[in-house]
Amino acid sequence: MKTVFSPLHAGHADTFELVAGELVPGFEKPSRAEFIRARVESEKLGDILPPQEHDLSAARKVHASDYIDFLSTVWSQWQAAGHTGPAALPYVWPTRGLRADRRPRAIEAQLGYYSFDAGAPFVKGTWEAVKSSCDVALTAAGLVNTGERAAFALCRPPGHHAGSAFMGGYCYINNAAVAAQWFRDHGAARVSVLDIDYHHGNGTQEIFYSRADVQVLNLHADPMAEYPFFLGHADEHGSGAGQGCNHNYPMPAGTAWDEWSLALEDACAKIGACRPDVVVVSLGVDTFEKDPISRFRLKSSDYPLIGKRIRKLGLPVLFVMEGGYAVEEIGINAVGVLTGFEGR
Ligand SMILES: NCCCNCCCCCS
Ligand SMILES: [Zn+2]
Repeated sequence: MKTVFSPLHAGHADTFELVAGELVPGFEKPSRAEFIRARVESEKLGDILPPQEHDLSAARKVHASDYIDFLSTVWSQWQAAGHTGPAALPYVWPTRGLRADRRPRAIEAQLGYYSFDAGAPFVKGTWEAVKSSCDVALTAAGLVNTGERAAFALCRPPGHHAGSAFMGGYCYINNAAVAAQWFRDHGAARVSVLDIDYHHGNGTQEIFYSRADVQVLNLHADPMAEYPFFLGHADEHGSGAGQGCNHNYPMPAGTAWDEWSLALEDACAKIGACRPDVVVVSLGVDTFEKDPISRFRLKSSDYPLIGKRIRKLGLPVLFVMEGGYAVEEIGINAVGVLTGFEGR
């Protein structure tokens, strides 16, 4: 299986995040991608290719154009406002009862206008990393579309928490959603997005919620008790033409393979029934028992079984890297899904 990877991810570094009221070093760090790349090499998964550069037209198909423009100008606006701090972070949001129909000029306000949490910090190299991550996903999608059975988009930063016009949870452009739309624009009549990250892919759900041509299935921690909290319940089936095309499998803290794999089985049955032309897998491995910010209990030996089950779908697959914060084991677990898919 070929991997697409860009070293430009490394510019998105030295971030920090608010955890329990204090600023701590960001969990979504460059070493994540480096450990995965090293494992791709040591496991001899296949060639590692650089991304082809794309313009932002594919991203603008699933994200609001003003949001993409915002992302590309945050750092310059932040500096123009006289801020010299290491990162731009939102601290004010248009929550219920306030007005979001008018977008303030101040960059501090726009950071909140275009985010759902303070979990998407901007540093000098963020935009370049975000753009390259999207190019990685599009390049890998192109490999699948020209005959590869599967390909691995080693994306960083991740994307599944990014909605049509919001960032958050370490995500800025929704790489998996951009790839799904790209497949739709390049011959696929239907696409299924299977998100196996520990956290609900709220951004991906929001983007496709009213659409019948992209089925979205999420296996994740119950939002009544876990981030991102405000989307991801089992009664969210889609709206309008998309009714019946969105499936959520919220699960409790402590979930292990026995229960988790039942949800995977049901999701795979629903994908089979949908008969998509291609499957995009949002590959998060923060379901791992040693993940520092998550509370499922999958073991490293479970990840190849995930790949094996996805292979049984008998469909072309694009794997798009999402979360996973146990850095020492992230490569073993993420590449485990891929070698399992290959039947190794
Ligand atoms: N105390 C938990 C804070 C969660 N912060 C964001 C997590 C984003 C996961 C992306 S896969
Ligand atoms: Zn996650």
